[in-house]
Amino acid sequence: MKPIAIVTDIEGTTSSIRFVKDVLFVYAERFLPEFVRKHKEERDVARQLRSMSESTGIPQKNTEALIDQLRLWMHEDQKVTELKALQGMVWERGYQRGEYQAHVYADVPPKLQEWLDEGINLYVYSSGSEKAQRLFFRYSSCGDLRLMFAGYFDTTIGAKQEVQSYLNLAEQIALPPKDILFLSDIEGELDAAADAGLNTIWVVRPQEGTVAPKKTRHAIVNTFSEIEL
Ligand SMILES: CSCCC(=O)C(=O)COP(=O)(O)O
Ligand SMILES: [Mg+2]
Repeated sequence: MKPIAIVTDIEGTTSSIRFVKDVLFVYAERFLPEFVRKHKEERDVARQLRSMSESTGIPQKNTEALIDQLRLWMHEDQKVTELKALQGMVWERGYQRGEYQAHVYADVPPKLQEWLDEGINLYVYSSGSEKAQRLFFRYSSCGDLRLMFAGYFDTTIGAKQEVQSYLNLAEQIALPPKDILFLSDIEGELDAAADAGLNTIWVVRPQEGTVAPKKTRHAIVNTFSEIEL
């Protein structure tokens, strides 16, 4: 049965892991410390630092300790909501200055358009913040794709390997889980989505050096072009 909505992951699914790790994460590591020092009193930054302070116990006034914590999370690629929100703010400057464009695999936009033409609603669910996701698709190597998506979900609905996050997502888009198809490159995310009742497809891109597993409960494709609904 055709899904009413399709939800896609970004890193490793619509886009290369290398771009995220070698360009975006490197840029954030370089500029996030000075960004936090400079903007720590501004509302959006202060809100993230307050939230970080509450969850870690680091006093909000101790900016350098908060920065060290952010550095550690970046080093460990932790998908912490406050880090992801701050990274999104830092990446904005790089996109606006044309320092990089977000990578999107060429097979993605035509398939998204085909699904839209069939009346399917498209959404993104990524560990990157909602702002980071919108920037990503605005400044993409395939042009401005922002309007293809009806909504963007980040870890404020829950972590991507937790079943409850997919139930929250389904509730927010007001659809039963069985009417939603979720695309990702990470088995743990697909398992959580399937346990919540969503349909799943594992996008295993050979360019990422990932090998398709022999046994899995998920359908597997190498590109979006291969997806038949
Ligand atoms: C929105 S671009 C940056 C993506 C990101 O920060 C990340 O951690 C990757 O997460 P995903 O859930 O897209 O694999
Ligand atoms: Mg991914």
